[in-house]
Amino acid sequence: MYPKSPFLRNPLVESQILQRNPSQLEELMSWLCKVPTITTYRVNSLRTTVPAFKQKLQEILHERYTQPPKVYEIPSIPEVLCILPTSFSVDMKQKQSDLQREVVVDSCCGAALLRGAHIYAPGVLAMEAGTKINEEVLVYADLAGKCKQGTNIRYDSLDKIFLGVGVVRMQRHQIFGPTMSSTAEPLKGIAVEMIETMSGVPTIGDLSCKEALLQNLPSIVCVRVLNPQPGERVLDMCAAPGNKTTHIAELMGDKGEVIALDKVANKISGMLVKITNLALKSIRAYNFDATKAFCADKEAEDNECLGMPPFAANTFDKILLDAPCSALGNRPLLVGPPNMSQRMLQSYPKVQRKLFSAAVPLLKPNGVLVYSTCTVTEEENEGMVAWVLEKFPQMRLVPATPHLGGIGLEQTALSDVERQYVQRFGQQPKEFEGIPIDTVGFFIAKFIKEY
Ligand SMILES: C[S@@+](CC[C@H](N)C(=O)[O-])C[C@H]1O[C@@H](n2cnc3c(N)ncnc32)[C@H](O)[C@@H]1O
Repeated sequence: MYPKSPFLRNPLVESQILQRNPSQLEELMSWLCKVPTITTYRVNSLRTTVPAFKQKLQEILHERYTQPPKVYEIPSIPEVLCILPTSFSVDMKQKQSDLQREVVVDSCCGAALLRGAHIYAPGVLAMEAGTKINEEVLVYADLAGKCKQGTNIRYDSLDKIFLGVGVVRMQRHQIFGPTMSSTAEPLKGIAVEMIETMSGVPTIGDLSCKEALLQNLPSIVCVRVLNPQPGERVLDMCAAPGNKTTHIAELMGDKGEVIALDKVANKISGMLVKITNLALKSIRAYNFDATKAFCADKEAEDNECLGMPPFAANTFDKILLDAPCSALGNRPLLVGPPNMSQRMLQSYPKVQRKLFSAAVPLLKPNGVLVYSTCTVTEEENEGMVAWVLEKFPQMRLVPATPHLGGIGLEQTALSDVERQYVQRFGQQPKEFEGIPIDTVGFFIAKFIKEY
């Protein structure tokens, strides 16, 4: 059912991804197209307990499934709850021959559905005329990007893939009606509630709330690798939408200082709402270009609270550089980003180097810097670590523990020992401590500043 590669229409970009390990490209591309089978929630320990949220999840799953999927914990990361896929409760083949009508969504929405989401109104491209509320429909994704929003006839294409079965919750005119004009309010609400998809990931939507957040496992591991402690001064350089920032503050028991920067103003506004809702007092978020966060002329601040950015040398105990990247690890990647070009791919390492160059002086001696990306390219991952080790002799690579992912790629500038220290989610073993790990592509490296 899945394509062989997200880059069938963009072979030039595909060829850039693993230039030094081309023999692994085919396997990587096919893995990117597949759905991660585990769903993970990070429990906010300042608001609730893991057993309490686990019970809430289990109640929801029991209500929805006669054979509810298993919810399990990961001992080395106690705030995580994982949900396994379900066994099919409906006969998909039978449904494909019985059901009359189809709904078509775009490839991004399709990817979200395969991970357990429902279809929100803006995601619907086609719904056949005459489709009724509460009618069961077959749901497809248009991989070619040719289906026009508002289509009211059967959309036939060799590039559409079957995703699953859903129930219509909004009528056509509510989805496509007056709101199709550019001046109208954006569409809101669930248009089609999914019953089951081909991935088997439970279709429970996003249950994020103050008590817990739906978050990919490697993003949670990343903050655990940083290991923030109460009372520390931590910089989150590229922070929006703030999911790692709030995790940092939670692990610090909301004691200490977390400075969050992002260069996009409206993303910071959204983050501020989130921080206020969670009542986290230790975080201060600024709309600021982190490549300019270091100021060589500024005196070290000995006030209890830091002022505004930029900051003086040796200010932070820990720095998270969760860098802007090509984001190619976001599985399932059914179709690669349509606007991704070779030039664009080559632009990311440039900004990542600038961000590193600002981070190193900001870190205190013995301070910890964690670098992460949600992509799979050599240049942005192993290549960036090799560049840092060469450019900044004061930075020592140390093991990125807890290590749930795989190791770094071969044939890059990293030594065999260095490859073992970094954490690449992609080629990892399928299990960790007996627990299945099937998640998105991600990379984590940890450094200590020696002087
Ligand atoms: C991978 S996302 C960060 C995700 C975030 N850490 C989280 O877990 O919620 C990268 C972010 O970097 C921001 N960004 C890009 N260039 C930046 C710069 N020069 N300074 C600060 N932020 C930047 C982007 O706006 C984007 O929000």
